[in-house]
Amino acid sequence: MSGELVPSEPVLEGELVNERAALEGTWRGSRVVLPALRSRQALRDAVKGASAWAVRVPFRCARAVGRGLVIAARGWRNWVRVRDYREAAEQSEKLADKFVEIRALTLFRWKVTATVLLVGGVALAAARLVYGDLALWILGGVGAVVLAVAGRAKDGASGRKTVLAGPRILMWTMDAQVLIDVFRDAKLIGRDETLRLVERPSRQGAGWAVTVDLPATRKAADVVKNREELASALAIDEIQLSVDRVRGDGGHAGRVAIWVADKDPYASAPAPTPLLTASRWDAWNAVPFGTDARGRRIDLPLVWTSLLIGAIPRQGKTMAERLAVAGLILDPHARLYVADFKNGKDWRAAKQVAHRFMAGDDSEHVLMFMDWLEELVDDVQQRYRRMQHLDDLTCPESKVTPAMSRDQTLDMPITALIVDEVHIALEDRTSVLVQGKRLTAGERIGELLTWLAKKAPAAGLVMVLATQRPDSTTIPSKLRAVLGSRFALRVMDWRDSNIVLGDQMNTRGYDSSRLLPSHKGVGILRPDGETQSGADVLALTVRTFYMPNDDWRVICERGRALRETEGTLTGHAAGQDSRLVRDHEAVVTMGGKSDNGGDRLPEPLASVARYLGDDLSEREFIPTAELVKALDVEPTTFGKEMGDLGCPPARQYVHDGENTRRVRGYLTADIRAAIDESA
Ligand SMILES: Nc1ncnc2c1ncn2[C@@H]1O[C@H](COP(=O)(O)OP(=O)(O)OP(=O)(O)O)[C@@H](O)[C@H]1O
Repeated sequence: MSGELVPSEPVLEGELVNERAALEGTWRGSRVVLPALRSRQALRDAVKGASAWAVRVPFRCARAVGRGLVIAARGWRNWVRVRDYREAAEQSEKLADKFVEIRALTLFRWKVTATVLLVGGVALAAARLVYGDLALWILGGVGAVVLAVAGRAKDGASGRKTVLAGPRILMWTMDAQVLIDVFRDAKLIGRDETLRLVERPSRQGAGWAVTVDLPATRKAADVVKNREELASALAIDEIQLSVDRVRGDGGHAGRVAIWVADKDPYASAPAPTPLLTASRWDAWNAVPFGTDARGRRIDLPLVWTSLLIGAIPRQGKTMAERLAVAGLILDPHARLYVADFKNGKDWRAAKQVAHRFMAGDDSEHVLMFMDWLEELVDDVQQRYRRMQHLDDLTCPESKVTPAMSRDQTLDMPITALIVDEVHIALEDRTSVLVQGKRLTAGERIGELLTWLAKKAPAAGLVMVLATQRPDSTTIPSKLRAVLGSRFALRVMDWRDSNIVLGDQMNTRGYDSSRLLPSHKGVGILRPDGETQSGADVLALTVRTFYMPNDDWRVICERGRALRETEGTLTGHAAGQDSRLVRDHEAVVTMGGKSDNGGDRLPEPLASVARYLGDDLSEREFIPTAELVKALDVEPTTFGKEMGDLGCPPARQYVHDGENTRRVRGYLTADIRAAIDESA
């Protein structure tokens, strides 16, 4: 290599730096630069804050002047009435002595007031004459400034609140202080505590949303619980207010998301179910169920769980139940058992898709339903047995998988048991003999449903039960405990609401007895699984989609067509007799009066027969006192009614410890004869 040496630029030692990043870092960290100018975001926030402040200023000034006026008027009144002196005299019990003096002083101060007003008025008139309206403007301006200074709001200062009531619905979106006052008024935070705004109030849907952090030690759960107090402090109906604890990564126990609807979110027309336009549905997907107050769609997961729907009549129970079932109808692989104890026309369209279908409320229907349940128990047990022999690839756990449920050779489809007015079956008092034990059909059905709700979900059974009598005596607590999802439309009181939603739910802020009668289809949903509101949401208010009979029929027809194509139409829908031929020898029907009437025993004979059970043939004599106590009846009326039914009272000796007493009672022979007569 040859060549001449040429002079070069000086070589500097140093590291390569990104000048722009370094400059930005210095700029952001600088204490000299105003915080608002340190970044674009900071500038945007500052502009937002300044605009909000500018909008607020006139209102705040007007409020301050108003408060100043009130303060001035109060001050003048106290002065003219010589309040300090009067109170001091009162306290030292010398008011009578000082009365004349106080009166003279009061009179004098009134005179001073009148003089000042007169002189002031004359001076004002003179000034106006000399300087024109300008004098009045200047005086008014100075007066307003003085009053505004006197009435300016100070954090936590008492007696500086607007006295007039009125909705604060928009005020709090502009002034965080109003929101703090609202929380203080609702006693959710103390007088000397404050809130931290996590996000500025912003528009979300047809309402305003804000997220706040409560002071340390205050809990978001308490705000959810006391939603009503918060609504009262905001001067809005609680139906417009939605309060949720923010959970997960972005949340903590003291972070609350609040959303306030502009107007009653349920006053508008309900939305039709999206399933109406769906050609088919996969039962493994959550079913579109309704919308929450913000209008967000809420889907309900059904597989692996069971759903209990409770409400007083005419609130939308059947509609809700049909919505949950609609997704299963549109899955041709789902097998449906439909028991309609209401016996109306609501479920008739489901006949064409149901594997088993029954509508009626007689004991015959109840017994048939019991047979279905026995059949389902058999089916579930067999499924578990068959699963043991399947390889791990097909069946990784003892659970039905989507692929297994669609494989017709395995015969383990998602099976839905849908029962409307389930209380009719659970209350039935027809006596049945089960493994030598006498039970009522209702008790047996309760046992079977509990077993199924506990054991069958993993084998692919989905239970959807609806009742208009959600009381503790109707739905056994053991059964309730294993029904994972609950939907409570309006009920009579908080106890009934707790029966549907779970114990103590009213104390956590969820009470469906508070829903309005006009809000049909609106209820509190306690899902078992994740909904659009997140997996951690305990419960939420939902308005179900609207699905009138016509739409329901369309969905059922579509379900049938899908099953015909897939070759999955079975049982009742396929024209096979759904009535099970079971050995009813073991089931001894003794009758019993239930709400569904029929040819059963009249009361109190039915209760006596039920109470005695096997004793009816084993004992000879039953003391009246024993029956009165056991059946909790009024003795005179009971005696008369038993007499009318052909059971006259008798007297017999009974052993009472070491003694023998003669007591009134009934011969079981007479009771048996009366039963034969009435049956
Ligand atoms: N989401 C909804 N939006 C608007 N109206 C609804 C909604 N759900 C139900 N309704 C109306 O409420 C009324 C009662 O509905 P539904 O028959 O489902 O009630 P129910 O509780 O099953 O009554 P019952 O106790 O008599 O069986 C119906 O007129 C129905 O149109």
